[in-house]
Amino acid sequence: MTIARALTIAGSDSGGGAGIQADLKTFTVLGVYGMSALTAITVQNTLGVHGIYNLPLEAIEKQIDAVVTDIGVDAVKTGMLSQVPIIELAAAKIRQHRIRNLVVDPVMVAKGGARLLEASAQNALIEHLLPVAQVVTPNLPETEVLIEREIRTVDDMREAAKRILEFGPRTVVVKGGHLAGDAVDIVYDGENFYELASPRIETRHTHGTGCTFSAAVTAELAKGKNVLEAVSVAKEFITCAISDSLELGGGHGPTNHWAYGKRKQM
Ligand SMILES: Nc1ncnc2c1ncn2[C@@H]1O[C@H](COP(=O)(O)OP(=O)(O)O)[C@@H](O)[C@H]1O
Ligand SMILES: Cc1ncc(COP(=O)(O)OP(=O)(O)O)c(N)n1
Repeated sequence: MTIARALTIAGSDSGGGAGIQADLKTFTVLGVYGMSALTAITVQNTLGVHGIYNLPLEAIEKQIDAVVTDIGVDAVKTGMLSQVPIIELAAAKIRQHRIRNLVVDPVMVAKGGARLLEASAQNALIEHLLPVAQVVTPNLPETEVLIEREIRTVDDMREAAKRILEFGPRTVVVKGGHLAGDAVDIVYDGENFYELASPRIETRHTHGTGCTFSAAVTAELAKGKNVLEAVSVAKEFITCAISDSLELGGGHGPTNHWAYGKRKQM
């Protein structure tokens, strides 16, 4: 039996809704063997981010090398890479290990407002990581930082996707979770635009939606799906996860990573 393998290079969310924890749960539900290279430990719950501890570069590098050279990877995603040297290291490792299936979630600020990427590191994402990405999945605030322009409409999202593609990724998914109305994501592969749309679900439990979406894309690429198939499954996965809310914690709770699997069994 062939086992699809995926690696997440990201931060830990002690609350379990975002970061490494969301990625590994998503990989598992989608039938993919998950591995992790931790970049930082965050002290986090549904009320917010209460502490950030970056890990030494050596520890990050050794985790990546250990799993890639022994177990192997079919796809990789990056999440929270909070400083320039961590971004440079991740990009160098992607090049060294010749990883083509790379999904970059350009994590910058958590929904509660805490910075997970130092402002001085934003350009490093553009310079080092986007050129080696198969797919990049910015939300609207991240998109605005990347193109230095405000986004108000779905047409603005399309224009933004075109500009981000010029930084080097092969496909751009501009996520519309922060726009009013239906949750519309725009996919652009340099030739065609595609829309992934779902009705907006009224809930405050959306912690970790971006991590979960990009992890689902990664899992499907690891299984050999093409990018369009992968983002379509990811959209279905996150829509199930948001709509079947767990109601945990006193603040912005996590999504339900089991929901997609349960729906598929019915
Ligand atoms: N309230 C919602 N209802 C339905 N889908 C949503 C909702 N919020 C976010 N999404 C979807 O979740 C995914 C993550 O989007 P977004 O929230 O923009 O990312 P992030 O968590 O990085 O800010 C996208 O597919 C988006 O359309
Ligand atoms: C450790 C860690 N990584 C990433 C995030 C951001 O996750 P995201 O999916 O964008 O969801 P919100 O935090 O914005 O709800 C995080 N919080 N922690």
